[in-house]
Amino acid sequence: MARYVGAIDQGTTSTRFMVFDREGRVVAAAQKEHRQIYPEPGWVEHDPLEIWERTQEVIREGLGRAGLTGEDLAALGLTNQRETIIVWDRRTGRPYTNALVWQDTRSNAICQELTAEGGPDRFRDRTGLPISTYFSGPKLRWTLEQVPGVRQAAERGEALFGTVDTWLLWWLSGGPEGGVHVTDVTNASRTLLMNHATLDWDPEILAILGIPRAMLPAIRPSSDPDLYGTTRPDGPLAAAVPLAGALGDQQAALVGQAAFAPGDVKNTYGTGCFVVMNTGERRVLSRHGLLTSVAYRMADEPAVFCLEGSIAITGALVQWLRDNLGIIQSSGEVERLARSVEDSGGIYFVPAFSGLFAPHWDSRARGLLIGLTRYVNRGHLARAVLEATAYQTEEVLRAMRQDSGASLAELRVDGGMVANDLLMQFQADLSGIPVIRPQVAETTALGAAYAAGLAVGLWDGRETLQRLWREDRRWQPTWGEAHREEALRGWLRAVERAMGWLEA
Ligand SMILES: Nc1ncnc2c1ncn2[C@@H]1O[C@H](COP(=O)(O)OP(=O)(O)O)[C@@H](O)[C@H]1O
Ligand SMILES: O=P(O)(O)OC[C@H](O)CO
Repeated sequence: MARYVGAIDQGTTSTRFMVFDREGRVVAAAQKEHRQIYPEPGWVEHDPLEIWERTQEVIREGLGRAGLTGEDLAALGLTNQRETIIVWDRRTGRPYTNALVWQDTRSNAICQELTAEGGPDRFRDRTGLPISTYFSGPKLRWTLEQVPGVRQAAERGEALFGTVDTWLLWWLSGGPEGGVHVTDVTNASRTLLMNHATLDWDPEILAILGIPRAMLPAIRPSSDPDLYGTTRPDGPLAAAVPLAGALGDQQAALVGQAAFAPGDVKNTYGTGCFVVMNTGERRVLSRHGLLTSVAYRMADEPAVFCLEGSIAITGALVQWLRDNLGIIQSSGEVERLARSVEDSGGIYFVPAFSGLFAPHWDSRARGLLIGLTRYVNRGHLARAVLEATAYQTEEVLRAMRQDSGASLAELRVDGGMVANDLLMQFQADLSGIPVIRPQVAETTALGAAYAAGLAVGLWDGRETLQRLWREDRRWQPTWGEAHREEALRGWLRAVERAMGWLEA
């Protein structure tokens, strides 16, 4: 039997391909960026064919560098940026328009209309989500309304809809020549169109949004022994590899962290932060600004749910220090600058550059730096930038405790910012729980590989994956409760001032 599992990680800014061995170690990797297209303020697009091109390139490059072929892979897993939509012609594979990316806010008027008719939470009981431009459903409605010919093509059964998993699985399995039209349940749970009780498209929501059922993919488990299909031997893998696992990227990171027990929490620190808590088969509907989604569904087992707090700007604020202010040359330098001072000098930086996501969901909030005196220097600014990430995470963790009733024993972390020792220690101090980084930092791709490998029997169960998870480093909390509360109180006062800044 082939000894390795491949994983495609199609993210917002780049596409990676990785190969893992049975110990969960990386044996091959390649990565390529794709263009970010901003045609109008608030619009964010990707070229779907460019994404498919980059995917093929990283597969060929990753395999080539490691001296492997498609025949060495027991299965292929896929993980992806979530919520982003693509609509294409099933006869040719040509998209009708660019991908509307999760950050794209052009469906704002549609969301306002839906909210005016039934309130922001009218679909929450069924989908776990509030109405927001973030999710796929309003983006698809916009496309059906605004892109000439799409509605008619959908009604004739020619137009297909998909999130990025669906698009890539369709191409990998043959495209116009017999490609499979499927999505995994975790991606479907971010569309605002899937009913948690049936794990299928909700007919009433489809009717309200005017979405033809015929254009939607079949919803499948995240790890599927029946396979979604196999890769085409004339494709980038040059072999018929089983397509056996798919998950949205934040759920994949939860799986890659082996966070399989209810109450387990992971935080991925990248451009933004995504905090996800496993709530088991219990579905917790948030009353504190969190989202409820499917965490994973393995084969024909019941779905496991999660609570999620999505934070828009964290690592992006470090990039802003580098690119817009030029006070550091690289993201890594922020730590040295922050260490040049003892604390933030009393300042707080609320990075609400495009409003605030969880737990506030305020699109009218804007960035704010407060508490400035003549004492403050660039070192304090660097500290405030790092602390903003930890404060936003702590707000989400508190909401999770309130919603779930769980106490949260530890925080498992991954993503680019976890190289920052100062930030990790501050997070442990502020949150009062150990912060733990695993040896394999590529948890997103690893989670997709695990889902695929489980389906084909390369691993025999989740207990085995839990044993493979190994700690690299741990930061212990050192502050008392009074210190934690005081620090957070200052942050909350700053957030209050940033909210509602835009007048309309
Ligand atoms: N040492 C560091 N300290 C703080 N931030 C960092 C450090 N290294 C990288 N970053 C930030 O992490 C982000 C990149 O992380 P990554 O996980 O690759 O993000 P994404 O997957 O969202 O593109 C960037 O925003 C960068 O500014
Ligand atoms: O591709 P990332 O890592 O920026 O993740 C994007 C998220 O899935 C959006 O919800």
